[in-house]
Amino acid sequence: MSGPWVEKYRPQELKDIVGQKQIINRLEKYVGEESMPNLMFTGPAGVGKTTTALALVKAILGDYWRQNFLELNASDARGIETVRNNIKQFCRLKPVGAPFRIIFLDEVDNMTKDAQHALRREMEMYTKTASFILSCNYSSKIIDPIQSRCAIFRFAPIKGEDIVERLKYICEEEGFAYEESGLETIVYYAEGDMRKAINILQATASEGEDINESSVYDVVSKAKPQDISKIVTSALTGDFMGARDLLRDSMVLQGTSGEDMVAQIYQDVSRRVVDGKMEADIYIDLIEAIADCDFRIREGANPRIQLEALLTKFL
Ligand SMILES: Nc1ncnc2c1ncn2[C@@H]1O[C@H](COP(=O)(O)OP(=O)(O)OP(=O)(O)O)[C@@H](O)[C@H]1O
Repeated sequence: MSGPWVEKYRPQELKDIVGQKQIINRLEKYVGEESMPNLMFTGPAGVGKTTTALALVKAILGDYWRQNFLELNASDARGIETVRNNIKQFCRLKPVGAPFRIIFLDEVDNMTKDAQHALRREMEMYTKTASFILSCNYSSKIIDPIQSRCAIFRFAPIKGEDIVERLKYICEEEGFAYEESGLETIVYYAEGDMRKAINILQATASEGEDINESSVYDVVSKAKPQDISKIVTSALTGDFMGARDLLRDSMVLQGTSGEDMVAQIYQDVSRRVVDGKMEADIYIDLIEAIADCDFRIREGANPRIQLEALLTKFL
């Protein structure tokens, strides 16, 4: 099995990008006009921001895209000075065979505010010859003067049905048999992240197995949805010790991390409300407790203790 499938199956053209239809339609207009403003792509990981940027660059700069394109990781450990020097060197040269040059900066939300102000000055300096595409997970972490200089595109998590369709296509290309329930299981764990979905698919396939529920569980170090459901049901029905034992089994035997566990409990509880199996006022109380637990775990508190404390709130 050669190379990562996320690269092998990265769409090369805008039309092949899954979901994100409105964004692609807007971007295709820029291609038609052969010009574009500075752009900001925001949204969760693995939903196509980098892929879209690369496809757009190739479409708009044509055959000369390589000569006129610079890709930088803004949170690069080498710091803003290197980033600025790279931008300066690149922008000083005239565009070759294209009307302008494009700089793609990934993870801009990891830059300090000072670095963002420096970036803004670079953006102002080269407005005539270069356009920027900035990518970030949270636009709220970007200073206003940069936001106001960009057309903002908000990428959404990829819908389950679109992920399933893409995974089927890859299975067929690679010659792997799959069961629908196996693909649905991948969707559950991927949480709208296409990169994660394809990586789980490849990991499962590399075990030499067909893609089914159990082969997917074997490669994902997360709890099974049924086990989470049992934990929540036990806790809600007053069996705290039972819920605690199941929690321990899942974390110790399956290696589920605290962050994943709290996210899966959240998914389970949310599904119960949507399915009408939990009253809204109970949900409202629980969601506050889940949010507290999530925050504490992310801040470094002991996950087992926090999760057990969370289960007591279900009683
Ligand atoms: N919308 C999509 N359509 C098809 N494939 C996708 C899509 N989004 C992501 N992928 C797959 O996932 C891989 C990673 O996507 P990409 O690098 O574009 O994510 P990203 O949104 O830029 O994430 P990050 O915020 O982590 O940089 C791609 O190489 C591709 O295989």
